[in-house]
Amino acid sequence: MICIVTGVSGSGKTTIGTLLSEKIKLPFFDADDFHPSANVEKMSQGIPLTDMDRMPWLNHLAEKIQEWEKSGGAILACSALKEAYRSILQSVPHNFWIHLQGEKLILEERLRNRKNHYMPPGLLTSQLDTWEQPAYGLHLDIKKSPEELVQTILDHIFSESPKSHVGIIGMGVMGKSLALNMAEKGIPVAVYNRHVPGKEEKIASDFAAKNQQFPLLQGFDDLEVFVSALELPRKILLMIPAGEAIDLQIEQLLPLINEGDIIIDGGNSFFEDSNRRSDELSKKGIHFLPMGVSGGEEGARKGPSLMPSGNKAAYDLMSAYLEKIAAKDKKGMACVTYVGPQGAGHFIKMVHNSIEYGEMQAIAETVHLLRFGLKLSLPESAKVLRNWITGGLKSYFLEITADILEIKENNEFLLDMILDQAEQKGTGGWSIQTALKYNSPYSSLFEAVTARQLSANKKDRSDLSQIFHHRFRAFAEDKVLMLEHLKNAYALTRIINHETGFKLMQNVSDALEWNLNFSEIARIWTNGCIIRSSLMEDLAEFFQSNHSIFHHKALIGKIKEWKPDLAYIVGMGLQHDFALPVMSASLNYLLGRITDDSSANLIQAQRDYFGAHTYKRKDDPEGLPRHTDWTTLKYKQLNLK
Ligand SMILES: NC(=O)C1=CN([C@@H]2O[C@H](COP(=O)(O)OP(=O)(O)OC[C@H]3O[C@@H](n4cnc5c(N)ncnc54)[C@H](OP(=O)(O)O)[C@@H]3O)[C@@H](O)[C@H]2O)C=CC1
Ligand SMILES: O=C(CO)[C@H](O)[C@H](O)COP(=O)(O)O
Repeated sequence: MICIVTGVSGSGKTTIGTLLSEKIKLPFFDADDFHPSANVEKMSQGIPLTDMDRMPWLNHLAEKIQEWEKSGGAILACSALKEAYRSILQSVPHNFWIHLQGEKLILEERLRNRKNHYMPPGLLTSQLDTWEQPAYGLHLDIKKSPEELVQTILDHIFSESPKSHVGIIGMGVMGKSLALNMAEKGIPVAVYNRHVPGKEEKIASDFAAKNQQFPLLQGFDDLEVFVSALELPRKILLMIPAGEAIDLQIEQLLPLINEGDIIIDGGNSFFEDSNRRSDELSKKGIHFLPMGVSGGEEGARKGPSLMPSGNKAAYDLMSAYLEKIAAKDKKGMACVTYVGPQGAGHFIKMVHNSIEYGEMQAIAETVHLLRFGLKLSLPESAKVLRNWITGGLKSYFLEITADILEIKENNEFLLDMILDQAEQKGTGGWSIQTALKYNSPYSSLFEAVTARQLSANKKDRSDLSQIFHHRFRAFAEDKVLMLEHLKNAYALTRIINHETGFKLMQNVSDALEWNLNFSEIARIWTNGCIIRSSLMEDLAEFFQSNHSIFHHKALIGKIKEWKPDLAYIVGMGLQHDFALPVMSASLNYLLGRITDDSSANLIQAQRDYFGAHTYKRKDDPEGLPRHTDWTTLKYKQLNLK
């Protein structure tokens, strides 16, 4: 947008232009600064400029206006007294004209008070005589204060300009991609990024300026102006880091928005924070939609999996937009569904990420075995994974891993140059915290988090590796047979990880009465998201009539068939000094779930022995808890006193 502030000397063009520039974060230029030196000389001697004098100056300004428009817009203060001058400055299709006008007495007084300016007050009369009243633009009386005038300009800009349907705050990896996705799908979208002077400046307006091929995209660097550019009820999507940043951003938004407006948190927030925010915002009449988003940068740009929850009426207002930008499943349905109340969307996203952690770690363990147990090169390992993909184990993670194993930088495999310290932002840990709170066994996915923690202390590992002379030892067994075992072991680990995650979702859904629909959840995870796979497609159908993966008829057969492979690989791997935390924990989890006569009777006996914690009997499982005086019994049986 190009705003041209016109008026005679003393009308306040520079004051208004500068204030406006601060508000809408567009650069301010004073046309006087572009005069050739001959003109400046003439004006300072009190000689009025002729039209001939002005022509090169106006033509130069017209070129600058085109340049500024390309880089996102500008505010220009220019007397532009005659229509002929203004028509030269109309070098882009939509200049926004602001004409400052006022009584001669006010203008004279202002000019008298001016210091260090080459325009003698005597020229005012000549300017006023030259002024041709334009029949367009915004005409403002300079009697009002500069702040009032700027507010009127802002109101005018935003009532005139088409309102955006959705606003996005946070122009990071995800926010940018979602904004382009929306603009491409025909959704007018306004974007904003925080403004930190000297550090984070003009992020949103620069982003919009760089993407002018998307005319529905508008960038704002002032929160108030961004908010006023949105249609009512406002729909504001936050794509910023989880935690305090979300609370602070909501706090800044509240004075600027109205009851009935919608705030969507599309980040990876902890669902209990989202529950709290849902309650707090609903008391203020603001609709809150906690929404999980998966798919990374590419998914967000081309079609993510979306997991919205919270206020249902607000979801209904958002659903058309979400369906437009989401990935599509095999049947062409959008990978978005209303998940449930409160922070249910963030809850399932958290579990999604935890399954993601498990899947990543299981693949990392598998690749380690391929490389250092079976002694395959990186391209050979990639080939194995690609065979598995076409051999029934299709998944996004296997696909990107196969790519990673082959990619070189400066003729060296990039993977081998990456430091082996895994980072994490929180969702894996929150899942464990939640699993503990809701008493849901989570060992295999817990181990995926622990493995990242262990990896983090590289120095400690390097030192201890020397002390313990740790070396991976290669397998001597037949490679073809080992590969078959490994494929099945990995495939079973993947099933167990999914069961662990879905079981947590079931337990929390029951406890909080969220009534989560697991078939829908699996369906929206079949495309767009990071854990999409052939297994997920299978689960979307299976969950239509069942609730536990371990009761899936086809999978029961596979679990039975692959259990010995997993046991074999875990045994072999451990014996050859490979840490296999997720593979071994998933086998233990499975065995824990399928063992009837477990060792827990001994735990209960021990608890009762040392702490009188009581136990129940096998022959009376529903009966009252019992306690045994173990010491007395012991002495009695040993005939001791
Ligand atoms: N990357 C991914 O694959 C995925 C990320 N997510 C989640 O989406 C959210 C955004 O992630 P992503 O885009 O990757 O993150 P980035 O780090 O790329 O971007 C974060 C954005 O938030 C802004 N920001 C940072 N701190 C604050 C603050 N205190 N107040 C306001 N704005 C702030 C940043 O602005 P500035 O430039 O000024 O620092 C930036 O625009 C996160 O919750 C993330 O976990 C969800 C799914 C996938
Ligand atoms: O949500 C995601 C994908 O679904 C993000 O990529 C996630 O933030 C990655 O988590 P972490 O940084 O903890 O590995």
